[in-house]
Amino acid sequence: MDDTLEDLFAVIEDRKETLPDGSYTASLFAHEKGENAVLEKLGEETTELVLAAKDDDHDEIAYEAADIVYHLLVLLSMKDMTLEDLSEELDARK
Ligand SMILES: N=c1c2ncn([C@@H]3O[C@H](COP(=O)(O)OP(=O)(O)OP(=O)(O)O)[C@@H](O)[C@H]3O)c2ncn1[C@@H]1O[C@H](COP(=O)(O)O)[C@@H](O)[C@H]1O
Repeated sequence: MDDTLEDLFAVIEDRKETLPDGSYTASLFAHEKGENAVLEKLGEETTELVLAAKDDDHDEIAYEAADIVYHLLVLLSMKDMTLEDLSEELDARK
């Protein structure tokens, strides 16, 4: 799981740097309202996750949770934060 998150975060950082055509991630960094789009997605997907959990729909829970994690990592990158910032906070709670 750690590798999956690290690999995904590395792709997100690369998209931020290179802004390739056709990349959804790059479009979030390139557009003036990209941050709003990410925040809106996080809100929508959280609601969808809650509904999936109420339905006990495990496939949908995994799908919505993955959407949230991806957009959360994009948000961290937008704020020039890293996965280490998240790890440090989680570790501090142990
Ligand atoms: N994990 C993701 C990822 N999750 C979601 N999305 C995009 O986020 C957008 C919104 O996702 P949603 O699930 O909300 O889309 P939706 O169809 O409206 O779904 P619902 O609202 O109904 O849940 C869609 O365009 C998705 O393609 C993602 N886009 C990219 N990634 C990762 O980022 C990598 C780089 O992608 P590009 O930047 O597009 O090259 C990919 O290889 C993936 O690993």
